[in-house]
Amino acid sequence: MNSNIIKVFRQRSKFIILLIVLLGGVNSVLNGGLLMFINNTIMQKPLPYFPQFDWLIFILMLLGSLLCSRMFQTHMVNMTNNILFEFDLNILNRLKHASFEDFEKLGHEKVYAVINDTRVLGHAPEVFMNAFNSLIIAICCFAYLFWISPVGGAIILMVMVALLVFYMIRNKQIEKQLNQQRDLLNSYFMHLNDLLRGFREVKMSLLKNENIFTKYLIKNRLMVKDISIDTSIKYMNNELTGTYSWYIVLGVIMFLMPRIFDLTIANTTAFLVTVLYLIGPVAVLVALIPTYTAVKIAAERLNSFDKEVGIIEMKSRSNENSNILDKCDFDNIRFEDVTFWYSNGDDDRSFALEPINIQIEKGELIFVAGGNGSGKSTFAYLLAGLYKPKSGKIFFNNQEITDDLHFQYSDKMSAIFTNNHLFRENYDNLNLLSTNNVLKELLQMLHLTDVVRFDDKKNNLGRDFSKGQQKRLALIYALLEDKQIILLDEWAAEQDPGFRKYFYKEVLPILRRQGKTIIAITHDDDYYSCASRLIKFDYGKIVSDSKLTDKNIEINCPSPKI
Ligand SMILES: Nc1ncnc2c1ncn2[C@@H]1O[C@H](COP(=O)(O)OP(=O)(O)OP(=O)(O)O)[C@@H](O)[C@H]1O
Repeated sequence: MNSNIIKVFRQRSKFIILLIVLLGGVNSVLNGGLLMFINNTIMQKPLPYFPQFDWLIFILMLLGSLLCSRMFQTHMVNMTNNILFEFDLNILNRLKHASFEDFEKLGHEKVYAVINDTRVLGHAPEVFMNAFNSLIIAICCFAYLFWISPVGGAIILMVMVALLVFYMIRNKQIEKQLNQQRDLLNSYFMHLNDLLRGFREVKMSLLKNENIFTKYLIKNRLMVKDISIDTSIKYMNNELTGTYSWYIVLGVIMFLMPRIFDLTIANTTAFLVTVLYLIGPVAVLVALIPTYTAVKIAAERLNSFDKEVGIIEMKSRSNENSNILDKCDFDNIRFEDVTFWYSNGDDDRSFALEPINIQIEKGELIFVAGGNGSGKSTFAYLLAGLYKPKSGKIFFNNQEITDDLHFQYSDKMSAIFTNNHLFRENYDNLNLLSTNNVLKELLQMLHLTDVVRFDDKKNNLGRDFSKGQQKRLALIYALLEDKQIILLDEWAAEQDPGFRKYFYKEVLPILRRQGKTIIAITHDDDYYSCASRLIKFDYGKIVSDSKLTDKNIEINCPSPKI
C-alpha cells in the first residue's frame, strides 16, 4: 500500500488508536461474557460469585457494553471523517503543487476517479475495527466452545478455516473483475468529460449524440453492470455457501455430536447458542473480504495517482531562494539551448523543439509567428514556465530557473492562452468594484464599458460575454495583476477586424509605453510591422529572429494609469 496512505493512517494519534482498540476489545469481551451469562442461565448454572446479584451483574455488563460501544462508535466517526478530510487535503495538495505537465498527462478523469477511491479508503478503518471486534467475539466464543468440548470446538474451527480458504480463493478471481471495473470508471469519467465540455457540439450532431451515449457512455455502464452483477453473484454464492455451511454445522451439533462425543443436552444447547451467536461476527469477518479487496485496489490507484502527479517537496518552496525573483524588476529572460519534446513512449518523440537560444529584453514587443504545429505554443509554455526544458537552461535576470524557482518564475508573467478560462470567482483578489477608476479606464480602453455588469457584493464582474469579449476581459484581469511581462497566444483571433486593428495599432503600444514586455503569438501578418521584434518558427525550429523599427510606439491614445 502506498506510503502516503499509510502515513495518513499512522498520523492518527497513537493514544486514540489505542483507546479505540481497547474500547472495541473490552466491548467484545463484554459481549462474549454476556453470551456465557445467557448460556449459564439457560443451563441453570449459578454464577460462581455473588449468584444472588446475577441480575445486577447482567445489568452492569449490559451498561458497560453500551457505554464502550457508544464511545467506540463516536471515536470511529471522528477518526473516519478526519481521515476522509485528510485524503481530500492530500489530493488538493497534490494538485496545488502539481506541474502543468504532470496534470496534462494525467487528465481530469483520473482526478474524479481518485476522489472516489478516497471515499472507499476513508471508510476502511471503520470496517477493519468492526472486523477486529468481531474477531475478539469469535475468539471468546471459540474459547468457550473448547472449554465445553475441545474436540467439538476443534471440528467447528476446522470448518471455519476451510470456509475461509474457500472464500480467499474465490476472492482472487473477483479481484481481477474489480480492477476492470475501476478501469472502466476512469474511461467513464473521460467520456463524461467529453460530453459535458463539448455538449454544444454533441447537440449539433445526431451521430455524435448517438455515438457518445450508445457506443461509449451507455456501453461503459452496461459493461460495469455486467461485471458488477457477476461479482455480486460470486459474492452471493460465497455467502450462501457460508450461511448454509452454518446450518450443516448446526445439524452436526444437534444430531452427530451428542451421539459421537456423548454431549449432555445442556452442553449441546450451549454449543448451539454459541454457534448461533458466532454467525453475526463471522458474517462481519467474511464481509471484510470484499471491502479489503476494494481498499487494496483503491490504495493501488491512489498510489499511481501520487506517482503520476509527482512529489514536489514543500521545502523547495520555503527555502531561502523563495523570494529571489521578487527582489528585482524584470530585466531579461534568456534561453540557453532549451529543448523540449512530447513523447508517445519512452523514446518515441512525437514532436521536438530544436535547441532555442534567445534573449528577451525588458520593453520588447515580440510577435511569434509560424505555421500550425510549428511549435509556437510549446515555446510559449516553456517561456511561461508551464513546461520545464528537457535540456538547456532558462535565466530570469541572469538567475537560472532551477526546479524550485519554477512556480515563482511563472508568477512573474500574465498569460492569456488560446483556450483561456475565465474563472467564476475572483481568485486573484483583484479590485473589481465599480469604484475602481483603473478598472474603468481599462474597460474603456478595451471597449467593454457598456457590456460589463459589476457585482460589488462579490467583488466580481458578470460572466455573460462573447468569446471576443471574454478575451478582452481576460486581458483586463491580466493588466490588473500588474505584472511586467504579458504573454498572449493568438489573443486577437476572436476580435472583429476593427478592434483587431485598434488592438495592434493602439492598445499594444500603450502597454509598451507603460513598460510592459509583450510576447504575442499571432497569425495576423498584416500587423507584423507593429512589433519591435519578429520570431518565426517552422517545424520546431526558430528560422528567423529579426528586430523591427519602433514606429508605432508614439501613438496619441489615452493611457490608463495602472
Ligand atoms: N500535449 C501534447 N502532447 C503531444 N504532442 C503535442 C502536445 N501539444 C502539442 N503537441 C504537438 O506539438 C506540435 C507543436 O504544437 P504547438 O501547439 O506548439 O504548435 P503551434 O505552432 O502553436 O500551432 P498552432 O498555430 O496550430 O496553434 C504539434 O505537432 C502538436 O501535435
